[in-house]
Amino acid sequence: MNDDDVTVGPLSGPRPGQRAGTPGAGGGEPTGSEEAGRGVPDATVARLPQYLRALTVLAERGTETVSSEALAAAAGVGSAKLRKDLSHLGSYGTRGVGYEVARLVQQISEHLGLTQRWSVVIIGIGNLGHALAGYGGFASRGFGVVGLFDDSPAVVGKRVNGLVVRPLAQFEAAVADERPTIAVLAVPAAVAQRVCDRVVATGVSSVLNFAPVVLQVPEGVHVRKVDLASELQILAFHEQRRAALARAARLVPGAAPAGRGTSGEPEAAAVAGVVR
Ligand SMILES: NC(=O)c1ccc[n+]([C@@H]2O[C@H](COP(=O)([O-])OP(=O)(O)OC[C@H]3O[C@@H](n4cnc5c(N)ncnc54)[C@H](O)[C@@H]3O)[C@@H](O)[C@H]2O)c1
Repeated sequence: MNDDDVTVGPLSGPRPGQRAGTPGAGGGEPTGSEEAGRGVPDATVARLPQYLRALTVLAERGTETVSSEALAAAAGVGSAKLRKDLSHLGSYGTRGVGYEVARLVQQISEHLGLTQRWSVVIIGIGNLGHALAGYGGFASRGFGVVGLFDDSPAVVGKRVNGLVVRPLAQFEAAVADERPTIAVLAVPAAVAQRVCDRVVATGVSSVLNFAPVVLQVPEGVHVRKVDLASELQILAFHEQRRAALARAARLVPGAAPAGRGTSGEPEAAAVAGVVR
């Protein structure tokens, strides 16, 4: 990892005619319109992969139908939210029976655009890019890694998972030939915007950014940002709060055990006034 991974001032404000990719839980909220696809809210789209993962497990076990409660539990969301999400896809289930697993897999896959194969290129084949390039799970989910690019002579020419790392100088020609849809950026923060501009100039319209920098892109380009450090920080926050609640409960014998909030976290209100 690089220690020079800082968000650089001038890169953080939107440029004229551009907008910033937005980070979100476990990745980024989709950028662009409030509604994605055919009137399906972005927040719903962001949960569809969870439902699909849970449904795939059920299908592999030979389960034919599933109740909204069981599917919601398997996906880790509330059942009311799941029913609302699926209603956006026109899927309401059958009372007393639930949802047909195979049909729902098909519907969600169609909405997510997973019934076709997407080509992906990875730029920056260092520690992270190398690991991503070697990950076998993309292919089974419909994403084919077709190109690996780096600008370091130490990396260019190496073979990772059957692909030779090419110099970034060949990127434009490769895009013209291979027409990838998605570019994964695993380059240092200091160069990420420059590399992103180059990617966007070739017509690639989806970018998955791992660099800790907010990228500016023109309208019509989607950026999602993955930030594991932010996720760890959120976990640290909850750990700290849990410890504070436990301390408070010990200080106040007989205090009601902390309840659970919607996020599954103890309710601070249970010991409000004690935790300072
Ligand atoms: N989002 C996350 O959770 C997460 C986790 C780990 C790393 N990262 C980030 O991912 C990026 C890569 O991390 P790493 O540990 O693999 O770093 P690394 O230094 O091992 O790899 C970076 C690679 O990018 C290449 N590179 C540099 N400039 C380039 C350019 N202009 N064009 C093409 N390639 C170029 C380098 O040659 C190197 O191979 C960093 O920005 C890091 O902060 C993010």
